[in-house]
Amino acid sequence: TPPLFEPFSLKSARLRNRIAVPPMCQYSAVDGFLTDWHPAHYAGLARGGAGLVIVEATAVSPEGRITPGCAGLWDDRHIAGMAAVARGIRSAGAVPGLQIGHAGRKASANRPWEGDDHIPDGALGAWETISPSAVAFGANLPRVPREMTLADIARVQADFVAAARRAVEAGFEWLELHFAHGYLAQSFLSVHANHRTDAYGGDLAGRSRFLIETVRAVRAVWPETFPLTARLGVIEYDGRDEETLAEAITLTKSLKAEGLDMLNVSIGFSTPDAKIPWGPAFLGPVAERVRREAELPVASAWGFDTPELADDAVKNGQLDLAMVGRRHLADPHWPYVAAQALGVDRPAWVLPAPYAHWLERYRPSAPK
Ligand SMILES: Cc1cc2c(cc1C)N(C[C@H](O)[C@H](O)[C@H](O)COP(=O)(O)O)c1[nH]c(=O)[nH]c(=O)c1N2
Ligand SMILES: CC(=O)[C@H]1CCCN(Cc2ccccc2)C1
Repeated sequence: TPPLFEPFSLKSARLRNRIAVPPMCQYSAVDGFLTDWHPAHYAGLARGGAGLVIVEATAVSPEGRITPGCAGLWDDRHIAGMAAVARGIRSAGAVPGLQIGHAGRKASANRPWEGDDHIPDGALGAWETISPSAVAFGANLPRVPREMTLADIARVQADFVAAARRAVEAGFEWLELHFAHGYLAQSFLSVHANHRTDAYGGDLAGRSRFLIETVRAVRAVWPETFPLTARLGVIEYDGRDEETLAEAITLTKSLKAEGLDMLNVSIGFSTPDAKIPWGPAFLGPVAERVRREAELPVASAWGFDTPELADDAVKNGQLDLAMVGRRHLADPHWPYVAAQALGVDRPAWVLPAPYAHWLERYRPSAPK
């Protein structure tokens, strides 16, 4: 069996293979409430055969959304829609995961295909943005956020905990904290965004405090047997990669000590001046370094999107889980395509029986 199709266990989670669908915003929610779009989208992905499907970045508070179309779990009324999605993923044989986060200074923005920029300050539909310091991201997100008070910090951490409790009630079995991509948690870690001189800024310990405290608080309410993971930007491609990576690995060890079960290795996206070396599976070596030095299972994404690239990354010890995003948008049954390409025995049975039975029997050349 190709390594990509070996099962994977983490705490009580049993994944049928090493393929994960990473969280991908659908920008289709209303006031945080999911619509008919979401259950269809997620069940379709899960039926494709991935071992784990992680539901998109879900805001822990209204101002924590990136756009007005983002999902939320800041109100108990959000649970029902999320429960339907979790059931759809579980019934297709995949582990239902959820990512929760706060967009920080990248909040109050238009959808990517509607500008991908801040809704102008004071315009209808805009809201106040908050961040560790009153420092704007820049470029398409120029609004200067309000510097968070210690009360804001405590409230947002409580929001993470409340959202985690709701995720349990909704039936999720895997939780990922969004600590990457220039959002709030990443902003506490990044010197590009965090200029605080109090306990939540300054040296690495100060800039790590929010993240460590949040993992500790969420771990206390998230069931011990379910994986608690975080997606962390470990590199910014801003000319200081060695330092950033060393700090990220130190932080990862601290998060492991707080009970984190796995790290989803990603990019910081904290500054518009990054020179990102886009390319096939380009984060592989970075993920391998984190996996080896922090001694924690890792997942990663960004171009592991051919069967061979995903399989190789698992085979050569870079990743424990390969996250395949955009290819799944193009083909929700990507795992079936990968199974065929990698020579898995009876590849059709990566799909549910109603599909597999006929795909296995049907031979395009000789109709039966
Ligand atoms: C439409 C869309 C929406 C999102 C994303 C991407 C895309 C394309 N990505 C990043 C995503 O999880 C993944 O890391 C990237 O797409 C890179 O992987 P691929 O190269 O697409 O396999 C993303 N990442 C994340 O941590 N939370 C999210 O909600 C989203 N939303
Ligand atoms: C919420 C989140 O983490 C997402 C939102 C959409 C853009 N994502 C980042 C991204 C950049 C370039 C290509 C694909 C994705 C981050």
